[in-house]
Amino acid sequence: MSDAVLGATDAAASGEPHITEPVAYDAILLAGFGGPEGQDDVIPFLRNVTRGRGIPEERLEEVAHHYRHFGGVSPINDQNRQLKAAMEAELAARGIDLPVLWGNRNWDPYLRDALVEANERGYTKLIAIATSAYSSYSSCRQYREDFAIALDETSLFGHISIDKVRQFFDHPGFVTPFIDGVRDGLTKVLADNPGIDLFSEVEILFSTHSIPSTDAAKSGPAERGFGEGGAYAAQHHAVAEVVIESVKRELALEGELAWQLVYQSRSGPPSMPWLEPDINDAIAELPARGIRAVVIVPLGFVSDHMEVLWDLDNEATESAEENKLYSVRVPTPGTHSAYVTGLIDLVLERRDGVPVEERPAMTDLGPWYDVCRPGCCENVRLGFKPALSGLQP
Ligand SMILES: CC1=C(CCC(=O)O)c2cc3nc(cc4[nH]c(cc5[nH]c(cc1n2)c(C)c5CCC(=O)O)c(CCC(=O)O)c4C)C(CCC(=O)O)=C3C
Ligand SMILES: [Fe+2]
Repeated sequence: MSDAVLGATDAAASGEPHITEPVAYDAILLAGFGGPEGQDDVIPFLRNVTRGRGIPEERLEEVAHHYRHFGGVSPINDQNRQLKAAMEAELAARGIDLPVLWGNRNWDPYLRDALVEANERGYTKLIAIATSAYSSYSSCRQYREDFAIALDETSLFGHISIDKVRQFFDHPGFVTPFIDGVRDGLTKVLADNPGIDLFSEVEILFSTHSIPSTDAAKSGPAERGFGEGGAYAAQHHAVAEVVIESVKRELALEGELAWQLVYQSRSGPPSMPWLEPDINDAIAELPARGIRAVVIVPLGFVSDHMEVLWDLDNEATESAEENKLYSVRVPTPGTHSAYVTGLIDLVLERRDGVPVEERPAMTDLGPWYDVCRPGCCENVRLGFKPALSGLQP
């Protein structure tokens, strides 16, 4: 099976779902989405993201307008620069000598730039962290495909190996900031709305990126049988449940909190089914049920990028106002110390070959796979492309 896992270290090439053999990685590859950094970047960036995707022209104009509103600058690159700096500080504090290289899928600095830099600095065994926590084509496999493309573009296949840490949706480093945020959000709702009933008048909306239903159905390994929403929806549900239970414990609550999983940022043609309900439609249903306040939790996102700033802080907040609901939006992990520490722990778990039983996971779905199963998160619309950190079919 030695070439079963494309471009991977020998340990990963064994094809086991979890790698518990230590690997002497020499650098971390922080893989971001990328975003425009000025008005002239907006259209070329959107072309990069949507090439061959059949996104309607009106939708692209609409999204271009979101970026233009912020001077053509997405906050995402600065957030990744800050995350990189925070990771470097954490590594230094722990006395770990691992450089962090940063490259993006869709904008400068690109993944290929990071690989060229790795090569120049003599690093050959990279461990990648993608800034995306759940399983789906857009949030996992597309990163893995783009690693393969970047190795190909730079002719570094065979010189540089890239392994990838597991999807970290249920790692305490990712979940803890949301527990803190929901607890603080509920506390603020109570403080700002004297007399409100926490159990019957407040709804917690866990929001994530909608994806095409066909992508959702293919997310995760087929043999786990996750059903229609695939591993993508199952993972979000499981994490939301953990957040709710943890908050109930921390606030010593005796009743049930009302919550639901909702979706945002849909972009395909109306004829194509995407995961629902949309957050704005869900909000419009709440007053009829006697809800007076909402806590909006960006559960699908790692930082306050455009999807959060526009689709939640602008649109969803406006929907709440139109429906006379008080609203509060919980922070994303960003550079929360638990998140930064957790990312470094995910790297060390692979470097040191930590046994599966000792790997932290807050849901019973994880700890997720180090090496994805054949066909995991495949995109039926776009067809097969080779991907790193997974078994080839
Ligand atoms: C699951 C998922 C995440 C995961 C969470 C994560 O990784 O964090 C994510 C993240 C992001 N998506 C982003 C931006 C965009 N996504 C688009 C389009 C699409 N996203 C999709 C899914 C996801 N996207 C899908 C299925 C499409 C349709 C096209 C296709 O089939 O691939 C488009 C095209 C225009 C539009 O249609 O909206 C843009 C501009 C940014 C950057 C924001 C910034 O600049 O601050 C980030 C972090
Ligand atoms: Fe997206």
